[in-house]
Amino acid sequence: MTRPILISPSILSADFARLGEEVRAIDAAGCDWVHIDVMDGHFVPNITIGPAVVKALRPHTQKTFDVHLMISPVDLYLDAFAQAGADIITVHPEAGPHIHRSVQHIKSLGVKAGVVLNPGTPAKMLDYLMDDVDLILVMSVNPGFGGQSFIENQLRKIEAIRKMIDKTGRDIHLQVDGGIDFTTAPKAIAAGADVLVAGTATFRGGPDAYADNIRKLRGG
Ligand SMILES: O=C(CO)[C@@H](O)[C@H](O)COP(=O)(O)O
Ligand SMILES: [Co+2]
Repeated sequence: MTRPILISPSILSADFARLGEEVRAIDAAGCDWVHIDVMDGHFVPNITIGPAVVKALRPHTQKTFDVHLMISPVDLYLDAFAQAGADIITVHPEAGPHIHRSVQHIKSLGVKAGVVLNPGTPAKMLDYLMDDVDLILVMSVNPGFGGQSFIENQLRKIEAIRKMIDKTGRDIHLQVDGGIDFTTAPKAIAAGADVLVAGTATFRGGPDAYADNIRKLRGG
């Protein structure tokens, strides 16, 4: 079955001094979503941005804001990210404490809910969330930094989750994040992913290269 492939550039690899411009540039270059990595220096060993930056970026594009929260605790901040303009909020069960509650909370805010699994977390973790999630994200690197190498054995997890999704008959996106480039993107797509997050591979070469990079990641 062929499904449209969506590209969600991670702005972690953008020029942070010119973030608004960078978001407009990837929009013009044909990205589908904008992936925003939120890190707290506690759940992951890096600190990035908060809801104020998401709010400041919101007027720069109408594309879907795909917000990946790598923070613990997470529930305290869900309202703020929804109000800042997130369209999809994705949370880690590993960040605890209550993943089912977090998913319900996100949905109650009128925002799409995603669940993301670290490389060491089995697909089985999703069993009792399949009825509620709008997106499942497979981390193909350990979270915290851009520019890491793709962990090949996550392809098996993508294949397994693709089967789980198809079994539900629900319209659930299967996203992959970490080390996605022109070599690994086709593998992730073949395994069943339909949304590719790419930071390094989108922003490499500067604004003149963005459109080409996005087209190639999509397989065009
Ligand atoms: O969530 C994360 C890292 O924790 C990612 O979104 C990365 O920022 C992707 O970067 P590349 O591997 O594409 O450079
Ligand atoms: Co991410």
